[in-house]
Amino acid sequence: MTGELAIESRGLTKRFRGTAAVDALDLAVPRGSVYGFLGPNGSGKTTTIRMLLGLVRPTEGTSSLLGHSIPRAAQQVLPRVGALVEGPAFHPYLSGRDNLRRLDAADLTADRHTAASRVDAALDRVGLLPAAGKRYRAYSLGMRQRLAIAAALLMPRELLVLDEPTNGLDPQGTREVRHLVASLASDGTTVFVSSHLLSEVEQMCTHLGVMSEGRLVAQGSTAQVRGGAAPVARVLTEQPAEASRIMAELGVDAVAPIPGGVCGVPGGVEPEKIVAALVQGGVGVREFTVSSPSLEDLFVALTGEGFDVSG
Ligand SMILES: Nc1ncnc2c1ncn2[C@@H]1O[C@H](COP(=O)(O)OP(=O)(O)OP(=O)(O)O)[C@@H](O)[C@H]1O
Repeated sequence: MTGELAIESRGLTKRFRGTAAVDALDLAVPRGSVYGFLGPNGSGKTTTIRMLLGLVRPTEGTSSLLGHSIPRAAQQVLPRVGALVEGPAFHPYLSGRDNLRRLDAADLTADRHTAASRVDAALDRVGLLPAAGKRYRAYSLGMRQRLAIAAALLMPRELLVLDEPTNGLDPQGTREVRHLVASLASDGTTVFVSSHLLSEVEQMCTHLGVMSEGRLVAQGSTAQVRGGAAPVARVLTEQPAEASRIMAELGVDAVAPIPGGVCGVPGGVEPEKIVAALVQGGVGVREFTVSSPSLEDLFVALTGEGFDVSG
């Protein structure tokens, strides 16, 4: 496995009672990337992350973190990896700072002498230094999540694995976490972040992997994933049935109804030809457009499911 990839897996599979929750995953997460691991709830993201971190044994397949095989070299490499999988249990009546000190004290690999400075550096990194002395129970949801990320930053990390870090946050908290991830990435840390919300990761990710029913259905740079989709023609008309027939006859692919009209994939059929045929066929065309599908359209097509964009 190459050292250029922060995370790599080959044929990674997990079956529960014979059913594949994760099915033959070949992940390739380049070093220095912000990799958005997207998919609807239940598509296998958490199970994948648990296998990558050595928390659960794969049924089949192999994986590595920072070039080290998991679980064989887990002890060696895991100190260089910060993870937020199930949030750490924080004590409500202790301050954010004291909570981090407790967690750090429980880490046998952490140096006691540098604990105070590392705790404050982690708090500073997530913008919580001014609120360090406040009790955890007084923190907003966004502050709580930032504290959980600070817990993953108590040691210097080359790779951060965050499972749904914005889950359950209000829009303000979501923005806070998103900005934090972007700023961590700008230091060169590789960030692998899972989400079922495309809108939350799309702006900050350089790379995407899309899960659907345990399978990785798309992977690559954001541009590659977006570019893999063929342009779509949309016709707004009051005669959708007639328009569908004409478009299909011309050779337009995947002709399907949309609200107020019809869409299809023109492929090699020129847009001018489609419009001319529709008009000649007596179809009133109110609007005609050919455009690349948005990432949102693409995910619907890839996963067969709408992504919740409202949060
Ligand atoms: N320990 C387990 N035993 C049996 N089935 C499991 C177990 N863990 C997960 N599954 C099943 O595996 C599938 C994938 O679950 P997983 O939690 O990995 O998905 P996910 O994409 O992370 O979704 P979510 O965002 O809801 O956590 C689901 O159908 C789930 O019910």
